[in-house]
Amino acid sequence: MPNLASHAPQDDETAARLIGLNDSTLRDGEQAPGVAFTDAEKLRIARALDAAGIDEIEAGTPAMGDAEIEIIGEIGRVAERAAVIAWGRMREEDVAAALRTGLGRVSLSVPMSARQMRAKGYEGPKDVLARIARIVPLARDRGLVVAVGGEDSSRAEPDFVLRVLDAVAAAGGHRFRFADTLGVMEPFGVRDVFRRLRAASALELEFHGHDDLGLATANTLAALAGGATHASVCVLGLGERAGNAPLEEVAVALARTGRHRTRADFGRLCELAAVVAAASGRVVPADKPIVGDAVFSHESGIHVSGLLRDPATYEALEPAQFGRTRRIVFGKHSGLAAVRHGLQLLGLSADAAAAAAILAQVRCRAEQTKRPVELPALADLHAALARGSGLLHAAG
Ligand SMILES: CC(=O)SCCNC(=O)CCNC(=O)[C@H](O)C(C)(C)COP(=O)(O)OP(=O)(O)OC[C@H]1O[C@@H](n2cnc3c(N)ncnc32)[C@H](O)[C@@H]1OP(=O)(O)O
Ligand SMILES: O=C(O)CCC(=O)C(=O)O
Repeated sequence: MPNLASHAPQDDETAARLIGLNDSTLRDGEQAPGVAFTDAEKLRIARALDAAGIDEIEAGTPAMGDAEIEIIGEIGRVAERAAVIAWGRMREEDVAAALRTGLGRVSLSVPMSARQMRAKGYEGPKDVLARIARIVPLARDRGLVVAVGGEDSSRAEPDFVLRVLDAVAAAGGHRFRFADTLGVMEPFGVRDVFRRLRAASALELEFHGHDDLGLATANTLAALAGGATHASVCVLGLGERAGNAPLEEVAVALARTGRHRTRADFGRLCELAAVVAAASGRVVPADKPIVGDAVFSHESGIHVSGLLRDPATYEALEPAQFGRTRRIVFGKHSGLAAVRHGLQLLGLSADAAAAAAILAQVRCRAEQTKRPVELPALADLHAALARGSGLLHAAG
């Protein structure tokens, strides 16, 4: 039965269009303050991305030197399905460094806003266009497939972005990445921009969103709704400052809202997140969508009562899809249905007065410890009450 959360395709959208995921955990993710992956960790992450069906791996910055060139090349050799891409500035020496990795693809970045042009020694918009016209063909002539990244596109003159698209196409580039480098856009604006870019160019269009305002996932979905073909993401949203659009959120939100689909294997997202969390030394928050420890756990009495009758009453995502299981936990907000369910799992039962007494104990304990009361503790409470009152008995 359709409802307000069901997607009705709009005129300019095709239902469930396949889009490409470009993962930058090994490039922008590693730029997060204090994060430094070892070679072994990079290979582990690359293999996990590849196994999870991620289309493209942005593997790093060859201009950083020999060690990076070596490991980026190695990532290219271990990836079985994903395309592996080197990142560089729009400079001849960065093209040369990318070539030394042995990879066939490179993404070359230019500043798009006047402010960034000034800070990076560009003479102005004409200089940006001239460098694209010179460097992209040079990289192409040396056998590379070339995408162009537009850094700080969100603060660029909109007409200039269109001129860059033309320049990229004329120079033989296959894709333009619109980067919201400072994470300052909002979804409606992003969708409008992408509609305009889509109408003006046949290039592949990618969105790279930062999460400074907590809008990276929403902005990425909006870019795709506006016509983007690719989404730049990082596992757990790792990246500069507040990070990037989280891969797992984008992939699952696209599937759940029904507008687009990806090749991501949902059953592998948690393992991928665990690999990246361990390598980055970052703790995954319990309430992190999809992969957080608590996101398939339920405590509130009203929720648990509903869930026990029909899981879909309070569950948007089926935990088994992600290799997870639903957990009912007991705590300050539990109700009688949860207590009865817990006792049943333990092979115990209680009459109404006993269940209410156990519930009171559960609430009290949760308040004191500020932690959920685990299932075995219900058995202890049941036993204690049985000793005191004789109200309880084993379930028949
Ligand atoms: C928004 C982003 O994520 S951008 C990507 C950020 N990633 C990184 O910085 C990767 C790690 N970086 C590094 O290892 C180093 O910065 C290197 C190897 C790339 C360059 O190192 P250095 O030569 O020491 O330069 P430094 O880091 O001091 O400054 C950056 C230089 O790149 C230039 N630059 C920055 N962006 C661009 C660009 N898109 N096109 C051309 N040049 C650029 C700057 O103007 C500056 O040039 P300068 O040295 O002539 O002043
Ligand atoms: O130019 C690009 O490829 C994007 C660089 C980037 O990470 C950003 O702008 O946030």
